[in-house]
Amino acid sequence: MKTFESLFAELSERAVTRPAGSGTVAALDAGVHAQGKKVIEEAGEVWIAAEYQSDEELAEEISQLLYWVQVLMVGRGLKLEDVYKHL
Ligand SMILES: N=c1c2ncn([C@@H]3O[C@H](COP(=O)(O)OP(=O)(O)OP(=O)(O)O)[C@@H](O)[C@H]3O)c2ncn1[C@@H]1O[C@H](COP(=O)(O)O)[C@@H](O)[C@H]1O
Repeated sequence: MKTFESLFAELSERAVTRPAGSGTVAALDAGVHAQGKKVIEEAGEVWIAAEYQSDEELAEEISQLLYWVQVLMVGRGLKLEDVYKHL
């Protein structure tokens, strides 16, 4: 099963190798403004799911929020350790 760390490694690799058809490459190229909007959008969907939807739907929305936070991190050049040191 994919983990937060393994997804981050995968996205970091996409940023370097830039494979054709990668949504992550497109998201990185779209820039921080577009990435930030997705973070807000997915955070809102997490909130709505937590209020009104099933555990499975909530888990899926959370996974998408984690993905977009990671895209933002990779775009800004942050490493996991940069965040973990604040936990
Ligand atoms: N985990 C994810 C992931 N979570 C979310 N997303 C993206 O975030 C979007 C979620 O947005 P929405 O909820 O609005 O769903 P949507 O309506 O289908 O999307 P939009 O119309 O809003 O773009 C999805 O459509 C995906 O584009 C993800 N895209 C990729 N991954 C993983 O990232 C890795 C690299 O992916 P690629 O770069 O595409 O190869 C792979 O392991 C993928 O499984």
